[in-house]
Amino acid sequence: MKGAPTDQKWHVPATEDSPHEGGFRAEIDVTVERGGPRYGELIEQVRTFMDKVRYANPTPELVDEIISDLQEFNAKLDTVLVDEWTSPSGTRIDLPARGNITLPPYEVVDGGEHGVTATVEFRPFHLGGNGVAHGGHVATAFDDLGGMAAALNVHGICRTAYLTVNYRSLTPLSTPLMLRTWVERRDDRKLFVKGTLHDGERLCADLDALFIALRRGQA
Ligand SMILES: CCCCC/C=C\C/C=C\C/C=C\C/C=C\CCCC(=O)SCCNC(=O)CCNC(=O)[C@H](O)C(C)(C)COP(=O)(O)OP(=O)(O)OC[C@H]1O[C@@H](n2cnc3c(N)ncnc32)[C@H](O)[C@@H]1OP(=O)(O)O
Repeated sequence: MKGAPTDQKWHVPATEDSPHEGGFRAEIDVTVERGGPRYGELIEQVRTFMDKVRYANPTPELVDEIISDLQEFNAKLDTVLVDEWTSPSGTRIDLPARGNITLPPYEVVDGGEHGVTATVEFRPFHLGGNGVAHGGHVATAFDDLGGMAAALNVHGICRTAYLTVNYRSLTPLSTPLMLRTWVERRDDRKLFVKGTLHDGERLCADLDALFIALRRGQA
């Protein structure tokens, strides 16, 4: 189990004439194959590149060289662009953070109606300052895994109405951390979600959020 619980039913069939379920595709096309067996390595190389860029002080000549290399990579990817529903990034549930390069890489350890437990490691490029994680990246991890807890609870996609993160102590980089999210209370479409982020026994941050289960066809 990596980017999402693999034992859950992610494919929600379309009903009536609507191709949508809650504004999202009725059939969330999760996959373990799209992008091929080495797609995860590609994402990992991109993350490593971002780590290096964050800390490198390149010469102007090296900057020129890397720009030209990157232009070549971008031109290659230009030939294979698809929509969000068919891109492996975000739908490869066998990869950390579903292969989504924009998310802090997390691995789901357990997930279901009761909530989600994941390990997450903020990368060097998630630096806020003075060697620790940027608060916005901590909030991103809570948003995605809070959204996952809500989705698993209602068996449908939810949107964040509010997300409050309390930063209780510094969040280290390059350290496996434990992130937990769960639905504390449900009132019809409203899901009140709590969460915690721990470094060992130490509480780094906690979450208080409201997610709203979307109506059919709602964006
Ligand atoms: C995305 C994954 C795709 C790939 C899937 C692959 C695998 C699947 C695996 C896992 C899925 C995992 C993760 C999911 C990932 C990500 C989660 C991230 C989610 C986001 O990052 S999403 C972006 C940020 N988010 C927005 O962009 C929302 C903008 N906004 C709106 O879209 C509307 O605002 C909306 C829909 C929120 C509500 O609108 P609405 O019209 O449906 O409902 P309405 O306004 O009537 O509110 C109903 C009741 O909630 C109360 N209420 C509403 N807002 C409140 C607030 N702020 N405070 C207190 N109460 C509030 C009302 O007071 C009323 O309460 P009452 O019923 O008691 O009167």
